[in-house]
Amino acid sequence: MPEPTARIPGSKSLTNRALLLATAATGVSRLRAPLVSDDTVAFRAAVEGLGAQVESGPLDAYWDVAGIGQGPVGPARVWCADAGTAGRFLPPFAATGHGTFLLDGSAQLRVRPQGPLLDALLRIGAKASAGPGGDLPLVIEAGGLDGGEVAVNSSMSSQYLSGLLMAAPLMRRGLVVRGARLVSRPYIDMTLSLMSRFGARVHGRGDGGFMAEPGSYTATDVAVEPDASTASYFFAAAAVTGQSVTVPGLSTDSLQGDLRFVEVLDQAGAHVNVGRAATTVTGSGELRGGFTVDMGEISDTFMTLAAIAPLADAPITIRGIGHARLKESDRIAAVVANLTACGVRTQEGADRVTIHPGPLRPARISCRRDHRIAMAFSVLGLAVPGVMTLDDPRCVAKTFPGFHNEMRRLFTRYEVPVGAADMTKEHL
Ligand SMILES: O=C(O)C1=C[C@@H](OP(=O)(O)O)[C@@H](O)[C@H](O)C1
Ligand SMILES: C=C(OP(=O)(O)O)C(=O)O
Repeated sequence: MPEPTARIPGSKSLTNRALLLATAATGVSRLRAPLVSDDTVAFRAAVEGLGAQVESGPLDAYWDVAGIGQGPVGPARVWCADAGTAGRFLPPFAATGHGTFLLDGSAQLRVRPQGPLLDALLRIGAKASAGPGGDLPLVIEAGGLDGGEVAVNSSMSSQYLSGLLMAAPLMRRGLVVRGARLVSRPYIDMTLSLMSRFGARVHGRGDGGFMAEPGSYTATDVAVEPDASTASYFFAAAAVTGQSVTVPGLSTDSLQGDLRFVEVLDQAGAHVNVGRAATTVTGSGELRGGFTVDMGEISDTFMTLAAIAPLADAPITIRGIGHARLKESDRIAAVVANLTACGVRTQEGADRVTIHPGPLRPARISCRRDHRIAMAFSVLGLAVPGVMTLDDPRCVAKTFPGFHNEMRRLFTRYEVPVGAADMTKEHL
């Protein structure tokens, strides 16, 4: 019996928030067990370019971040790579500084919407110009921000509101900000919690908005939890294989909404225990379907459920996930296309998908450079060996470069889903 404790790397969302807040803070913050992956390495390089000094402990056990204690001083070019968190958190921070900032990202990030963030920044006095649609690349001529009161359309992403909130204490008058039609709410709670840890004074208001007082951030230590979205693949793998997987460090105190994915697995018949120190999922080997679930607040995990849904005993409908079309890929379309290629019947709506059970036929999964499509379908590949291969197994590096190795370590029958032709290219 393989050792059932999964080694899940740190949370991307916690690592990148802590990097930003530590950069804005006075003093040296220690980030313990940060995630080391494409998104966080890019974010780290970006804050170093904005003046933070970051030193790694042995084996990246921690990162020490010496902050600048204020908004950044330009000129600086900020490369956001593929990271939505960088593209949405760094512009408001840059706008609180002084000088010229050019923010840009990969072709994949450039097509992701930024317009609502730019609109809100302009309304609180930022001088900024952007590419078509208000998207990246973005040039900011920063001269500090007064702040005041603003609403940001948050129906496409919560990241605009998180970015504005984290920059708010550095604004001369602070900020009263409301996220209109907010999706992904748990990420806002994570933002507020980390801001408080770095000494900000931020309060919820009765009208659903937030008030951040002007002030400064103070360095602190942050222990980064394992990434709950990443853990979802291992929990789902437990559910479909009948094995047990424990993730230490994901507990009832978690700041990550995506841990609620285990409640969905519970609904599908797995045994779930979220404890004070760890979370364990034990599968029955069978998946119960016949339910509809709203995954709008935990949409990074909807593909994990969608990919294993064909193995259930009845259809599963996932709704509330329209904004998942605006991520690394159009994730509803990607799930439908790949399940269809596997011979699975689906029904697609603007913000929902229904997946019917049925036999699978061999297919090559088109990952669309989306780490979560690759990881979700790898779980299906584990449950039904030999059926599918991935066209881009390495794209998992956005959040978990060691994903396939960890799957192989925990599940002896896991075969890295690479076609024979790709093996010769040493794909992994
Ligand atoms: O704030 C964050 O760290 C994140 C918010 C979510 O995005 P949306 O708010 O765009 O749904 C999530 O999908 C992303 O992976 C990380
Ligand atoms: C949507 C995601 O990433 P981001 O928006 O941070 O690029 C994700 O990791 O699934």
